[in-house]
Amino acid sequence: MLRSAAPMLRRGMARRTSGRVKVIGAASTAVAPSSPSLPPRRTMTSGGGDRLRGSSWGESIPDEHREPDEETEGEWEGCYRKFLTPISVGSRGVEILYNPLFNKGAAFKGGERDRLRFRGLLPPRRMNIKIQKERALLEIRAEPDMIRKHIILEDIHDRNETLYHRILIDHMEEMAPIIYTPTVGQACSEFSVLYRRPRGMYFSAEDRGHMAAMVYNWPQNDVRVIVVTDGSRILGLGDLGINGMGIPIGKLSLYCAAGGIAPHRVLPVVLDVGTDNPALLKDKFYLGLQRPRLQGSAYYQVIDEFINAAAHRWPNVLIQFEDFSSDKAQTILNKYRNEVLCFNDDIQGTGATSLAGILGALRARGESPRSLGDQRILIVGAGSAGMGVAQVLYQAMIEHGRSPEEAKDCFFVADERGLLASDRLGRLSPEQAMFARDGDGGLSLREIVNKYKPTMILGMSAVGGLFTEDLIRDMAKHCDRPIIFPLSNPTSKAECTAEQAVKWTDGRCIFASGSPFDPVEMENGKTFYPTQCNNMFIFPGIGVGVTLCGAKTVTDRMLYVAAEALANYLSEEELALGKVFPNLSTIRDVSKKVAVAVIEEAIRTGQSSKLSEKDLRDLDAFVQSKMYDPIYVPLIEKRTITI
Ligand SMILES: NC(=O)c1ccc[n+]([C@@H]2O[C@H](COP(=O)([O-])OP(=O)(O)OC[C@H]3O[C@@H](n4cnc5c(N)ncnc54)[C@H](O)[C@@H]3O)[C@@H](O)[C@H]2O)c1
Ligand SMILES: O=C(O)C[C@H](O)C(=O)O
Ligand SMILES: [Mg+2]
Repeated sequence: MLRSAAPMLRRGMARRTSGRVKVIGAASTAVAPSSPSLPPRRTMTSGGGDRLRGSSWGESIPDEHREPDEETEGEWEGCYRKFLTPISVGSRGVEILYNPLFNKGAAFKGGERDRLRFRGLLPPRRMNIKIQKERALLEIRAEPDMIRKHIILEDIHDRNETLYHRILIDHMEEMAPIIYTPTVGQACSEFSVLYRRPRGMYFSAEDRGHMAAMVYNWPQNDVRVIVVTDGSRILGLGDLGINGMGIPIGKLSLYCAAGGIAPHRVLPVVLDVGTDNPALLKDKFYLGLQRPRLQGSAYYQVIDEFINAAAHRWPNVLIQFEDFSSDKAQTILNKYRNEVLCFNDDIQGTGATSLAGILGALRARGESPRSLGDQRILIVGAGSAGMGVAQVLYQAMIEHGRSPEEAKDCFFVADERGLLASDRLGRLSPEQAMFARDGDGGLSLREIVNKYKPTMILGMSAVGGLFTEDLIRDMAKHCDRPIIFPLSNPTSKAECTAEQAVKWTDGRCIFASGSPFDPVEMENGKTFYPTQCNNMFIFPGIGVGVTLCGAKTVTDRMLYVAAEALANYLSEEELALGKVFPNLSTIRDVSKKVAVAVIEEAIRTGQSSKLSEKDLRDLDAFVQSKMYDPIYVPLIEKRTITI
């Protein structure tokens, strides 16, 4: 039985505006939070916008052409939506079955099996994506071990990208910790041993002089986003060399699922400049170059050659720098930020995300965003993340009318040698020096807390357990609702756990962490809901925004408006539960709002070369229409017809 899904969608899909939850029409493609009383969410997008090899993936289709409701249809009907422009593929037979971008496994229809010449190469029974997803979920959920779940999901990624992204989108809260932080940390640590199939590109020190040609080995002409690491600081786990590849892969999975960039448009990259990790240098299974890291100009030449090669082949590509060690990260960003479309996620993405979380926390305290400039902010860890956050918060204070001096005075930045102050000026980076205090150099964390009574403490030290009971109890003495953000990843590096923060502050803290924590049952019987302060709330939307509008650079102000959009997304209901970030299940809608804010900022500064009059009329609908939606699109064989 076939019938339109539109009425169900009208009932079931929700999105927020200005912190409120609203029911919206089926025309929206937003992914709304699932609810046990509602039918499974469907996202409604379709053919035309997101083109692959001359055919389509993406854009909105009118209601009357929507796919039949999978709930009520036969088990192999509805594998496709009606009226989707087919994708023409340059291959046939087994080649398609082994191409994860095109493979649909048992969901290939009969006609397609004939057309593409693989009838007989698959078991006869056909299934739709819903049944395939159900089967995958059974397998994932039956496995208690997070890394084994990760392997199962990444195997699906390697076989069938459509199914993989469908699973991520429909079950984001459950899947994000498996494919991303924290499990991706373990996946990176074991990358060489777990390695199965190639994904992404590796440019090594031995490829110098060849990179401009090597980029043409990548089969896609329209790459929009590259996430690149040199593996030198993978989460808080240090130098993992090429094993860090798991990070660009995980980030780009979120670009696709949470941001709506189509999978053929993303490229994970590792620059293998060696490793200084002694264990990897002698590990017989390690897949990277077993030599010390390049240093100085030799190192920067590799970076330069790669960036030039990538920007030459894909002139509009966004390059996201990820997990570069702090001694190089800012230099690289400063060098390229005005030359190519790029940003550093750990510096700028984390800054914007933390600002959003802090604005949410101020709202939870009943304070206005302007009160940011009244805070005393203790930042623990003066690496790229810590200094990136300090910079963005500082800019936000200036934006809200504080003078540079007033703004700087709000900050207390500490590393393992204590409070950063002018006595260390010669040994501090320019970013650190900007926040060095005039006196009290070397004060310990407890001394800072007891002398300056900070209202918030943000951990980016990569030292698990650094926020001790004494420290947090002291903070809670001086502050009614202390803001406690242990942002280091993965979980083992978190400066404290949610449970500890709640216990040591008698439930008064406002808490968010880099890696997820489970809800905490408090002594008064209430439940405390920790939220995740992770740059995943920002980078997909930035990427979608700048690539859709044709921006040439990622500006600081784009990051600021992105943070505001994220902060505004937080609903009153979430705030009431103590959350300072939206539920992960809404991340696709969050990314859309972030993208719209970024595009508006690009328009304001004349950086929106790609947008037409029609696009500008309704930016929300425009972004929505361009978001990749993992559905099975009919395939046809590409042929050259000669008469
Ligand atoms: N939640 C997020 O979205 C997010 C984003 C980026 C980075 N991070 C996390 O932040 C952490 C730091 O990242 P980074 O790139 O800045 O790394 P980094 O290694 O450059 O910085 C760590 C900083 O902590 C300082 N430090 C070390 N031991 C300390 C101690 N005992 N007391 C105080 N300070 C100490 C170091 O001197 C350094 O300044 C990592 O764990 C990373 O995973 C989280
Ligand atoms: O990767 C993450 O989870 C966040 C951040 O980019 C980090 O380096 O920790
Ligand atoms: Mg990172």
